[in-house]
Amino acid sequence: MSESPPATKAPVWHLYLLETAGGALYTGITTEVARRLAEHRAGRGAKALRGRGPLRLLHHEPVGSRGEALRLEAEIKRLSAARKWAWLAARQQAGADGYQEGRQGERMHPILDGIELVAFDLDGTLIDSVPDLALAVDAALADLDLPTAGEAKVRDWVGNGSLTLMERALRYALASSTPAGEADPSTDLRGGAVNPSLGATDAIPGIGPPLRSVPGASPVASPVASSEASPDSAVEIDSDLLTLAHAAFLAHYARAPAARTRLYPGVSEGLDALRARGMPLALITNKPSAFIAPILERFGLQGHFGLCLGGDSLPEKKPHPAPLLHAAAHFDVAPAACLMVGDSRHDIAAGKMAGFRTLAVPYGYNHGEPVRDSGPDGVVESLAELV
Ligand SMILES: O=C(O)COP(=O)(O)O
Ligand SMILES: [Mg+2]
Repeated sequence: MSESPPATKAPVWHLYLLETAGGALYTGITTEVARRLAEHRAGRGAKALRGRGPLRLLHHEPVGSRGEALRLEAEIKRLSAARKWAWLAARQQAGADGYQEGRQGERMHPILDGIELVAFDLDGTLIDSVPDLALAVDAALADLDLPTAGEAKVRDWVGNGSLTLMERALRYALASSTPAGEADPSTDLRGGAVNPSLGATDAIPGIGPPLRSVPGASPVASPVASSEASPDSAVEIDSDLLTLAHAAFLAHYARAPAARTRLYPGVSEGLDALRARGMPLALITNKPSAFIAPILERFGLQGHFGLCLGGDSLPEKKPHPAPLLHAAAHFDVAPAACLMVGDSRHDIAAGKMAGFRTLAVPYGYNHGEPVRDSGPDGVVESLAELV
């Protein structure tokens, strides 16, 4: 595994064929099928395709150098429409190598048979982000003069987005610092509890400074609604306190979202190989979307995903199927031809509800439970096994 951006190598050019709404065929070449398709769909690609959508991706396959791809493209463009359809049918019938096989003819993992879009979870699947998450959680707790939690605990709290993460952290910290119901109600969080150095959070657009004061916030007050599993559901959290703690977490995390985060072994290999075969890739995480780009950039992965969705991108997040269905529609791929890859029961549940095939990795975070218990369609120890 390499953590640094991959060394520059000659890009692989792909040939692709699209069908317009009117049934016309369009042949093109690109180094990134998903990106080019998105450009055509957004009207930023070929003029000939503007206003001719919805566009359907019929076929794509890796060819090789730009020269080789140009030659094959020219050959196909010379064919009549009927001959193009015949070429396509023959190509697909024969296995055509296409994206299901590498250029050397090696097969990909059988879980990918018939798959046209792969969606990846981020935390616990591509990256081990707990060291940085735990630092930010603990810094936010310390700002509130609460006991810190440490990596081992935070590991079991990740997976439902940052607000639930902080809610679990507060519940733990309040339970360990004060017996439930006996906190001093006069505790005033509007004083010096929040670290005054917080505030310089322009590093990540969309993440503001933490709230310095929340009227009426106190460690134990009115309950906040939460149905999610919690380490100690007996401790109730005031919603203003949660808002304050969450803002502090975001500010701390924004300063260093990937300083101690690592890619898991096999991630670069798996993603590079899928991309080299022209497979469209999506990223669907419950993490706030503002953190996605800086983290992907840190690992040189920003070009891999044709679509990235965070926990705040849509009204619903995993385990709701909405982000997955949104990705399938974005790429114009039927859910049954999509694969969701993740480390937690939320990924598998969302995948099943969306009608995706599901693949689990056992090395991530799943609230301390084996992800196999969620009944994924497959499990791989490393994403390098995909190819
Ligand atoms: O922020 C989280 O809860 C983690 O999100 P993810 O596992 O969906 O990437
Ligand atoms: Mg995850």
